[in-house]
Amino acid sequence: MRYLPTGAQMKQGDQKTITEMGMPSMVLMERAALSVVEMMESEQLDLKKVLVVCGSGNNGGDGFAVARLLHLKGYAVDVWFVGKESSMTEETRLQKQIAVHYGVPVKERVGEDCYTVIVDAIFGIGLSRQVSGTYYNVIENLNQMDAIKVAVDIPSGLSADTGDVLGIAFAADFTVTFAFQKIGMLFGMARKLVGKLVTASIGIEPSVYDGRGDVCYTYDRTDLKNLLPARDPDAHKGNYGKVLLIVGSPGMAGAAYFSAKAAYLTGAGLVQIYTAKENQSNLQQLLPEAIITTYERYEEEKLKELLEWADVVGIGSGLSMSETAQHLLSTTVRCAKKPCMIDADGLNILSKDRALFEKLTPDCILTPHMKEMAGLCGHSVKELKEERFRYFQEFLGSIPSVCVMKDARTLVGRDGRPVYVNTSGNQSMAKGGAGDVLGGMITGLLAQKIEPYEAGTLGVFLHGLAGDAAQKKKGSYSVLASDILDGIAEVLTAESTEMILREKC
Ligand SMILES: NC(=O)C1=CN([C@@H]2O[C@H](COP(=O)(O)OP(=O)(O)OC[C@H]3O[C@@H](n4cnc5c(N)ncnc54)[C@H](O)[C@@H]3O)[C@@H](O)[C@H]2O)[C@@H](O)CC1
Ligand SMILES: [K+]
Repeated sequence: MRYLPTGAQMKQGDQKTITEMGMPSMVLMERAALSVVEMMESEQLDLKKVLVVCGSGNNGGDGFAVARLLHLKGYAVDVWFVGKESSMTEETRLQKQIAVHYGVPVKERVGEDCYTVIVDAIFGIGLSRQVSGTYYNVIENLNQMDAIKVAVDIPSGLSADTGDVLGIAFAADFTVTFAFQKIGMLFGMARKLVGKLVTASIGIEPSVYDGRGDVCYTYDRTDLKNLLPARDPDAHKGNYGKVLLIVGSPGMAGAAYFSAKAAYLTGAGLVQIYTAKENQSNLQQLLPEAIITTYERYEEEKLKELLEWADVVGIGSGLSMSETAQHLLSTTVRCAKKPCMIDADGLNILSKDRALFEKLTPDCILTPHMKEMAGLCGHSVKELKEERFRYFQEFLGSIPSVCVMKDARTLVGRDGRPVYVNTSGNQSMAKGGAGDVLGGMITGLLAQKIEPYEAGTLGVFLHGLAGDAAQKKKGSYSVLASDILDGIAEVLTAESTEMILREKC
């Protein structure tokens, strides 16, 4: 698990390390600078002539230290100080003095010199407003220079909170960020402007955020072994849960197939599909492992019987907005009393039926993509993209349930729990059926008695890993939902093989 702090949270992490651990700020700065130099050498950048551009904040202090370290290693380095003497922090003033004492040339302007590498240490996480005036011109100038570009902590001009460009931003080939990737680096233009990212450990430990519920986090592949439910050697299919999927209106057998197969592949014991009669023979051929039960019209008693049978329910994929679909959803939400994943048309119905919306319980997981989310929360997709965290948190505050807001970076949250930001997955997954697969996976995890919030975070993470496995085989254009299904098996096979090996050791 990795924390993804905002700029302000990172500053609190720095301060906590300095005041509570007693780590001097100058030592953190030295380690930060060392990590930048280490990256430049290990990437074998051409360090024939380096320009380090420093501002007056502590990011500039890192820059002065980088320049000194390079100078002491015998590289030709110039510092261009573009900040204001009067606004320098104590540490930066000291770093500047030290650099000067060691003979590093500090210039107030650069002429026609050619540099092989430019190091940007103008603004870090302390950037608090639009870049304008001289700073704007400097960054514009640097971007036009023909050299390898290295950003210290974050490219100057990028918001550490949102990834927005505040006026103008340094376009880096490499960024060395300290302690944690900042949340903004995952969104917007940041993904392009950060270049190759290295996260350097400088002595600020994850424990600085222990006990806080407000810092976002993500998973890495190494977390899987702690997240997946254990498989008991004495188990039978009943141990892994009975899934009821209420999916697929006439002609939408695909949605039913993808979600049911995904639930099975993720480990569910038994899957029953409740679908329109027209889908029966298709589904029986496509997925003989599933129990297929059908409806021609809404039958309350039959539905209640099925809800009674199930341990968990998934509803909505390809369901349509018909009257039958509305009855199916209404009865499920009101009567299920079991973990329930609601997707696609289920969400569209919910957004039009506020009385039903009020009946959501802590056992429900909603999985809207941005358009469905817009319908649910009353903000446009544009607004959601611009202030995704604000509106997501606001929405979580209005429901007792878990919400999975699907986008290139999917968020998972529940009121009172930290927001999970997904970092697995790739652009090849933007295809029809991918959402049905995710819904099935989350339902499959719920069936294995994983709590809804954890089923949401793990389901989204695994789904992305499955998409990454698919992309490796099919590239960025040709991945289909069925390839993501294959990816689930691939990821879980690799993981369970490792588990077996670990148990035998
Ligand atoms: N002990 C620490 O605090 C550590 C800090 N570190 C470095 O320090 C950075 C954070 O330092 P600071 O908080 O001093 O902030 P920055 O160095 O990011 O710069 C902020 C300075 O620029 C000014 N400013 C903000 N937006 C501006 C704008 N648009 N136009 C003009 N001026 C603007 C601010 O008033 C402030 O003086 C990190 O990114 C990291 O590089 C690292 O050395 C690790 C340890
Ligand atoms: K910077």
